[in-house]
Amino acid sequence: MADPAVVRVLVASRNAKKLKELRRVLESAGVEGIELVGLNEVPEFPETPETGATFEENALVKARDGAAATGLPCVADDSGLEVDALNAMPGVLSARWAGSHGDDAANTALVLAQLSDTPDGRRGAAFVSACALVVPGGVERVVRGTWPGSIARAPRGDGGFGYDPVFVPEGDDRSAAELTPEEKDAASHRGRALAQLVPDIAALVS
Ligand SMILES: O=P(O)(O)OP(=O)(O)OP(=O)(O)OC[C@H]1O[C@@H](n2cnc3c(O)ncnc32)[C@H](O)[C@@H]1O
Ligand SMILES: [Mg+2]
Repeated sequence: MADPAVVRVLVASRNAKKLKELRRVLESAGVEGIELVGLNEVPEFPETPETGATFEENALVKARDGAAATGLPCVADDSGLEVDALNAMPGVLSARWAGSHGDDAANTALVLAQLSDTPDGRRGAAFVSACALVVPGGVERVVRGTWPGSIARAPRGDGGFGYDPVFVPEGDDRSAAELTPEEKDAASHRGRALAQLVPDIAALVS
């Protein structure tokens, strides 16, 4: 029997590496009385395509789908890379920028190719994360975190996921893929967004 004093919260992502980060950030926030449940611990459910014009719209749709399907409070993230020289693209198209969903190497190679003539002073970029919390019959909240930096000339490092090997956070000379997981969480768009939801998640335990 599930412990009635423990509130189960669904962390909804189909990206295993992102899911791991979401769980890690929430776990390290140390909220008592919450059990985080991943998507592989609940029955499969149909998901709305992520075709929103903004990260916030997509994050809310993912969290609403998860909450409606399971009856659990649900946290979801929609995120991506905004590159100044590409007019903030790939943005909401980040996961499928080179054509096939989640092909990190191809997406990264395409951004590098698109910036091949862009000089160092104009390679600014930011990671953006919108995180939504949807509680069935209760709160709906969406918050944003950003992580400013620039695009390197070539990939470096094998930590993280997605565009991390080509993203150099402001104030560092390593790529995001060269940071430890703790360093990434402390600075990242996802860490900054989720930190804002911690009070709402803590309030679920009463
Ligand atoms: O929607 P879910 O199932 O959560 O997984 P996803 O990979 O499709 O995730 P998104 O729709 O939010 O797309 C985000 C993409 O942006 C990129 N991205 C987001 N956060 C990143 C990070 O911390 N480091 C590197 N790339 C990141 C990466 O390419 C992701 O696939
Ligand atoms: Mg997605």
